[in-house]
Amino acid sequence: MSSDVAIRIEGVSKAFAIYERPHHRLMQQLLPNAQRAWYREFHALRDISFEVGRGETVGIVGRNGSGKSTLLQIICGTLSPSAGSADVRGRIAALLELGAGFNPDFTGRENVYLNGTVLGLSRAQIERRFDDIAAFADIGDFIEQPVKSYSSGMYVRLAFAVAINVSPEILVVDEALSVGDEAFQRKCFSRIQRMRDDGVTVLFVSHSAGHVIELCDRALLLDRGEMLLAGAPRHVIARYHKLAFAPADLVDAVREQIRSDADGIAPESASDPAHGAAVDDSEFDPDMKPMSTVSYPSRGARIVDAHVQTLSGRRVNVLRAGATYVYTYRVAFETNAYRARCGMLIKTVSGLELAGAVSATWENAVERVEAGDEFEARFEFRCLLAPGTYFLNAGVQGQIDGAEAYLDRQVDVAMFRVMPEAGRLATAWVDLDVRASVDGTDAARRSGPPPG
Ligand SMILES: Nc1ncnc2c1ncn2[C@@H]1O[C@H](COP(=O)(O)OP(=O)(O)OP(=O)(O)O)[C@@H](O)[C@H]1O
Repeated sequence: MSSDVAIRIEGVSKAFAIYERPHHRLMQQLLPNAQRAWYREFHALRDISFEVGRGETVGIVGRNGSGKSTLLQIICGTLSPSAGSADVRGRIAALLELGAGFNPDFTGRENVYLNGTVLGLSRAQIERRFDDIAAFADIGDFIEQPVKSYSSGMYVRLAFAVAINVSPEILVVDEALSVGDEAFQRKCFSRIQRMRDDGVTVLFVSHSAGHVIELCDRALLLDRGEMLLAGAPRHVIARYHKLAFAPADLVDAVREQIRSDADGIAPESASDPAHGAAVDDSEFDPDMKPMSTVSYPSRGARIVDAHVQTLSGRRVNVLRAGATYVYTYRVAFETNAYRARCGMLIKTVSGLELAGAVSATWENAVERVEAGDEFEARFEFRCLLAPGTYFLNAGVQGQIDGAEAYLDRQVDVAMFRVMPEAGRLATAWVDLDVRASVDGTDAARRSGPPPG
């Protein structure tokens, strides 16, 4: 394996034995060579191959049960593959499912020592890092209590604090992070970002499109144990969403479409040639905050973190005319919802409604959403607007008592400014990319700067 490769997965398959009845397991153990097998095989992973380069950050996405955790466990060596090989080069620290790696009867402090030792640190090295670990975890006196008394959030805090403080060369993070509160999640992500900048290889499983786009150089889409696609995060996420929200009778067709897409165009680079790299001169002005935000009473859903970002996931509010951006927000559902869909609206300072869109028609809205589910609404748009200041609305609609109603609605939830552009020919608010010409050679000759 070349020294540029941190993880190489080659033809990995994993089959689990499924026993219909408890005594079948015993029968299989007692009669392993009998003609009849007492179990059926379930393939959680099928023939997966990919490499992760040293210093690369790769996101793994997929629907529930697609095999993500199984794959991470194989990479971390806590599960062995039924076929194929997983080669890992470098000290690996993993934050897998809650509960892995800690002894519930030991205190937080004891578990830090236990975990640190398992990850290859000497006692003296752990002693030197203990204060940093405790400070990052920030769980106060609980560090001296047995971890079985911890809340799941405290557990994650400590596990993460250990994982990032053992100087890993490879960091593997499962969904576990979503257990912490938002402030802690933010702290973790900025630390992961720093580690990534320092050259640590990061493998990251998440259901959050925003996190994958924000953090990863590349993304992999797993489905029913197969790797359907690998490529630029935004490209992969768009297809993952298509699959995740496909009605049951269309899932197979969408899978095939994604697979054929993967055989053809799966851009490996995060840049999008259609839109160019020029969006990078857009900026974020922290002082630009709307003072006119109105939140309507929530009816079972809550819109959070509405903002505009570049295609590569950078938060911006000073935009360049003609470039492409994403207006995005999350919706947390507090009760079950039916026929849910999200909407956006761009307005001028005086409230003139310039452009709006919804995520689906009413007929194609998400049929049923469970309490606790989260949406990430994304509206990709070209900024075809005159220089000036604009406000954004966000709304999520659903069916209440048979009629469509707002489950949450926020007016003027975000704002942005469009930068003036040299040589702009369009007038008024919207630039329709008009191709203007003037007939007559004399007129053509007289246009342009005055002579002299
Ligand atoms: N020990 C096991 N025995 C039998 N089946 C298993 C076992 N572990 C996992 N599976 C099955 O393998 C499939 C893949 O599971 P895995 O946990 O890897 O999925 P995942 O993509 O991480 O899902 P999620 O997003 O829900 O966490 C699932 O159908 C799961 O039920």
